[in-house]
Amino acid sequence: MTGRAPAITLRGLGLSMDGQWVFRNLEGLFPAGRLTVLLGGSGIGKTTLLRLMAGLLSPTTGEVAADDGLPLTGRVGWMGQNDMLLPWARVEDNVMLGSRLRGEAPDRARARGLLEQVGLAQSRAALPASLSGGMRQRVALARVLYEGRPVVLMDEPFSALDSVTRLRMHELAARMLSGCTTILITHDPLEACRMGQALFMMGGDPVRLSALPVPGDAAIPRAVDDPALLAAQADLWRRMMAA
Ligand SMILES: Nc1ncnc2c1ncn2[C@@H]1O[C@H](COP(=O)(O)OP(=O)(O)OP(=O)(O)O)[C@@H](O)[C@H]1O
Repeated sequence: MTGRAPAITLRGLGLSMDGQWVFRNLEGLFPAGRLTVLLGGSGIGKTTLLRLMAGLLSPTTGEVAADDGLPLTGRVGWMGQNDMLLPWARVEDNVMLGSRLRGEAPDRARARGLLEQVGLAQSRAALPASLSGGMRQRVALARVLYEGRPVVLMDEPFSALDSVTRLRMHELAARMLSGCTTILITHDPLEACRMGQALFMMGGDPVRLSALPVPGDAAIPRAVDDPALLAAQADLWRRMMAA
């Protein structure tokens, strides 16, 4: 990771699109070097908030600010539901794609080291089409990590995976993203309770971020049969059903 992972503050954040306010005066604080889970109903604006944080959209009012006072531009990595691997590029070249796009010499040793850490050393010369969905998401994770960005934004990255593969991805992501300021959007209460070192529910009119209790200490991923996790998961289901 390049540089310290900053905390991120939303100050009076407003976004108007097509004459409609998606957010107005939204406030929030995502802690430094922690994984924050973001929950909320469909269409409430979770992806839009991540796009604002990534600098892909400009706010109409307010700001997204890092606590070190430096711009977030160039310090943010992105991982989405779609792995966005180039089908014609081999796994290793997909991991190093950022270098190629920037016209830099690719760091093959770094890419290979990361592929080894995500358990794909044997597949580095494979094409994405020959990999399973879980393997492809591991390549996507290696590609994000290759960039070494201190802030990582994850928009439902595991939602297309089967349940067991998803649990394995939690272990991998928690280990590999340790120390990054990570925001993870999910609709899955189990994922939220396993992975969240901070949890926010996005909802209401106007849209607000409400902090939820963290089910246990900061060590993630939490065990699926941890009683505190199971209680928090049941509470989350109730909140989501009532929303
Ligand atoms: N480019 C755009 N132009 C106009 N409105 C948009 C645009 N992108 C998103 N919106 C609107 O912003 C709102 C928030 O959408 P967003 O995709 O951020 O929600 P979400 O919470 O991520 O939903 P989901 O959980 O279903 O992915 C929606 O009402 C959507 O229609």
